[in-house]
Amino acid sequence: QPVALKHGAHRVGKRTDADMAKWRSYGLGQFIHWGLYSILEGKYNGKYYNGAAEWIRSWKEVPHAEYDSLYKQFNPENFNPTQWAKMAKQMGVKYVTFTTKHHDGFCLWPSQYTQYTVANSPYKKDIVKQVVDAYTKEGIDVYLYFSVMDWSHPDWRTDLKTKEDSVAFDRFKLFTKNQLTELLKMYPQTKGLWFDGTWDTSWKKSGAFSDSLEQHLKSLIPGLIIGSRLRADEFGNRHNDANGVLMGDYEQGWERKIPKTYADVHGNDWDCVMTIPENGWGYAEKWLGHWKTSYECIEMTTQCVSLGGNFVLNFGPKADGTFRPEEITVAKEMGDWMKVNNAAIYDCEYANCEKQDWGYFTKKQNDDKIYMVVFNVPINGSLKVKLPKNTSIGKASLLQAPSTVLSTEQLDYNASYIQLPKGMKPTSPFVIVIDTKQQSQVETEQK
Ligand SMILES: C[C@@H]1N[C@@H](c2cn(-c3ccccc3)nn2)[C@H](O)[C@@H]1O
Repeated sequence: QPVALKHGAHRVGKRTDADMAKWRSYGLGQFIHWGLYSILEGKYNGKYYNGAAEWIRSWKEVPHAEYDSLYKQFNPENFNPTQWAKMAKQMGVKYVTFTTKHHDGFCLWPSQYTQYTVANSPYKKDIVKQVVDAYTKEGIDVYLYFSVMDWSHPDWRTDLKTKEDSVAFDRFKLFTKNQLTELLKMYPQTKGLWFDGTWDTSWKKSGAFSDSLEQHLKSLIPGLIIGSRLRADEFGNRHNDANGVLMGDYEQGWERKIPKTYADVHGNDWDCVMTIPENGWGYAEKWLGHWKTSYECIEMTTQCVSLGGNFVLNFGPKADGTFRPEEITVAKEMGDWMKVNNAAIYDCEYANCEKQDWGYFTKKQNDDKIYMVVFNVPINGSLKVKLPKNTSIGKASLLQAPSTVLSTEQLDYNASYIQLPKGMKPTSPFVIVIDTKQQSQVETEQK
């Protein structure tokens, strides 16, 4: 029996408008985390912080007053937003999500609601505007990351235990609404907002406010895209309301993890946001754990698109605005691959097939074309391909060499063998395009 909700989901199922269709077509995005934490580089007084570098203010070794005065040193002389946008263009990303304000509360735009902004740093200039303009000029859509949790604000509360807490948090909610309103008015090219820092009890108790805030923001920019991290319903449920319906235009639950099967995404639109190191979004001199290679990032991109989502890879520029060599390499190598194979990523969706030994299926939206993105070739050089029910392979060819038709043999009612050309020794992931035939066609031919 559904629960009557005033501040739960206002829509069941995916958005069907053109703005959301554009979001759904992206496939690959870039996240950028840049701020005062980039100055400390994940270390303090010669000791290395073993958490995410952008969380270093929460490390007991770092006095808050000292962290909060870092803005007096923020002066990225080498910041070149055009270079950032061109690197992103070459990488093949269709959208960027940029940190306007992270948990520390420092604003990379000249907010009129606080002094704790780039306007009062030696750099002075509006960084958000430069990023929005440069990426928009390159044809890359801009989304703004905004942390509700703000460690620098005296009225921030993690819970509302006393009357005083509630009075302070009411001021904080107004401050939040004012900052978001000014962001959308100052940067009207913004296509969406990526919220973070909304897991605390204070926000879970503010479901009605989060609902009215979302509606207010969407009234400023019709079509604005906001994920499931913003809202809570009136019972404190986040992401899914008390009836299990997603609140928001897409699911934002996949942070540094990827769904295994299509069932895991519950028919929602969704994004996966990912770090190149094992963890850590802001610049760190020493990256934590394993650093993903470009092929791993290409595989993650393909995995997300094959399950109907977008893959958003994070870059953490240094305090001076330059990128570290490892990130430049990943962007370049992913871009080289995307240049040849992007047909299997852009405007693609779930092909009604799960991952197989050789790799992933993607399907072109509004078209029957199916792509097989191959990461593992068996020693015998032939791929066993299980197809959706009543579907068989009409023709299989190489995306990068369409005249190379691959021989296919029916294996059983809905599986085939695809034989790779004898001399083919792939050294990087490649794409096979298959034109499918529906079973009814096949039966007719057999008669
Ligand atoms: C997109 C990423 N989200 C931020 C984050 C994640 N978390 C977090 C909080 C509680 C449990 C696990 C992770 N805290 N902050 C990271 O700092 C980065 O901005």
